[in-house]
Amino acid sequence: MILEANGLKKSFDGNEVLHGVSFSISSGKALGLLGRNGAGKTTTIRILMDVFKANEGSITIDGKPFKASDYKIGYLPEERGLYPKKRVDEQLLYLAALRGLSKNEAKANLKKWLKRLNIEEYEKRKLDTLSKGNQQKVQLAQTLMCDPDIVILDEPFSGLDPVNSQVLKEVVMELIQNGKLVIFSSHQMNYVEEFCESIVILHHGDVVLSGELKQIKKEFGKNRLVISTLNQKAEELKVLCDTNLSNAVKCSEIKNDEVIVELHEGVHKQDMLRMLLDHDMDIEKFMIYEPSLTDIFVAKAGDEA
Ligand SMILES: Nc1ncnc2c1ncn2[C@@H]1O[C@H](COP(=O)(O)OP(=O)(O)OP(=O)(O)O)[C@@H](O)[C@H]1O
Repeated sequence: MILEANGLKKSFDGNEVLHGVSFSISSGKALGLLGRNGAGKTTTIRILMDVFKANEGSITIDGKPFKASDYKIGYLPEERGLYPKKRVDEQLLYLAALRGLSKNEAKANLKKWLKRLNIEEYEKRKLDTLSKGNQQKVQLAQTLMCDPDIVILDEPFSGLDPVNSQVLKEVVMELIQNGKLVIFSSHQMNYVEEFCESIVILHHGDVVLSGELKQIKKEFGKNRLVISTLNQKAEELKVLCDTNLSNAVKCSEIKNDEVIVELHEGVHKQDMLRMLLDHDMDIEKFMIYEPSLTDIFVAKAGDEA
C-alpha cells in the first residue's frame, strides 16, 4: 500500500495553517512526521483520519481516493481519548465492538495486548486508578487491538519508563516488519531515527524537508568535516579555518570541542587536509560529518531556519 497526501491545505477561521502538505509512505515502512509545536502535524493526521476535511488537496491510497473508514486504522492520538472512570476491559471491548471485532476476537485481542504490554493485572481496574505510564499502555492496547493495517502514533513514548519504552520499541519494530504502514509523530528524535526510513518536517504549515533519512543525512553532511587537533584548541582551530583557510572553508562551528567545517563547492577533503598540515596542525580527528536528526531538524525548523 502506498498512501499519498497531495497538497493538503487547511484553514481555521480564515487562518491557513497547512499550506499544501505533500508526502508519501508505503507499507512496511515508518514515516516520521516532525515539526515544532504548532507546525501542523496533528492537523495533518486529523485530515488523514477524516476528523475534518482539508480545504484543498487529496489523499490517495494506491492511487485511489483514501477513505479512513474503509481501512483498519490504529490511531494513538496526542490527546488520549479513553474514559477515565470506566474499567479498562469494558471500554476496550466496547471500542473493539465499534470497530467491528466479534466478541471472541475482541476478548482474545484484549488478552493478547494486555499481556504483551505487561498490564494484565489492570484489566478490571478503572482507568484513572492507573499510573500515567500504564494508562498510556492501555491506550496503546486500544490502538493495536483491531490489528490495524495503518498505525498512527502521536508521541507514543510519552510517560513510559525506559523498560516500557523498550517494550514499545519492540512492538513498533514488529508492526513495521509485519508490513504495516506506520506514521510516527514525535519530538523524540532518537526514536524517529530508530524507526523511520523517511521523514517529513513541517514548519509553519509547509513541508521544509522530506525524503529518505539516509539520503537526507548524506546530503546534509556533504562538504562537511569534523576536525580536531592536538596542538590547537577548538576555538583556535576555528579561527584558523575562518581566516587563513577561508578560501576553502565556507563556515565553521564548534561542537563538542571539535570544529565542524563546511567546505566551499569544489574543495575536496584532501585539499583541506593538506592545508591543515601546511599549517602544522597535529591532526587528531578528520572525518566526514554525520549529522544527527536533531541537527537536521534544528537547521530546518529552528529559529534561524
Ligand atoms: N480546531 C482548531 N481551530 C483553530 N486553530 C487550530 C485548530 N486546530 C489547530 N489549530 C491551529 O493550527 C496550527 C497547527 O496546529 P497542530 O495542532 O496541527 O500543530 P502540531 O504540529 O500538532 O503541534 P504540537 O507539536 O504542539 O502538537 C496551530 O497554529 C493551531 O493553533
